[in-house]
Amino acid sequence: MFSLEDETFQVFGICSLLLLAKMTFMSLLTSRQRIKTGKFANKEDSYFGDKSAPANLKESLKANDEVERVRRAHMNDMENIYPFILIGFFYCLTGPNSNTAKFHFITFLMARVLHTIVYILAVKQPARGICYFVGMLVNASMILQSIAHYM
Ligand SMILES: N[C@@H](CCC(=O)N[C@@H](CS)C(=O)NCC(=O)O)C(=O)O
Repeated sequence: MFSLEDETFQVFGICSLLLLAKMTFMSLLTSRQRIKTGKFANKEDSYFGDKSAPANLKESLKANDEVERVRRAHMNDMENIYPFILIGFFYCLTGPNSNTAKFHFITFLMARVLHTIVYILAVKQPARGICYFVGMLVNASMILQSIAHYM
C-alpha cells in the first residue's frame, strides 16, 4: 500500500500536475488564437476582436484551423490524460516496482508534451501518431499490470 510520502506516488503526482498545467495552458492558448485570428465561438465574444472594424458576425463565427488545431490537441489530451490520472492512481495502489512505475509516468509525460508540440506546429506524420501511441502503450501497460495484480 502506498502513502503520500511514497516516492513513486510523488512522481505520479508531479507528472499528473504538470500534465494538468499543460492542459490549462491549452485553454489560454485557444483564447489567444481566437483573439489573434478574430474567430470566436459565440456572437458576443467578438467584443474581444478588432474594435476598429465593423463587427462582421458571420465571418467571426467561422471555424479557423489555427484555433481548431489547438482545440483538437486539447481534446486529445482529455481523451488520454484524464484516463492516465485515473489508471495511474489504481496502478500506484498495486505497489509497483518504483523504477518501472517512474519510467511509465515520465515516458507518458514526455509523450504528451511532445504530442502537443508536434500537433500545434503541424509536424509531419508519423510524429504525432508515435507520441500518441507511446502514451497509449503506457496506459495499456498500467491497466494490464493493475488487472493482473487484482485478479
Ligand atoms: N479521437 C482520436 C483518436 C485517435 C487518436 O488520438 N489519434 C492521434 C494520433 S493520429 C491523434 O493525435 N489524433 C488527432 C486528434 O485527436 O485530433 C482521433 O479522432 O484522431
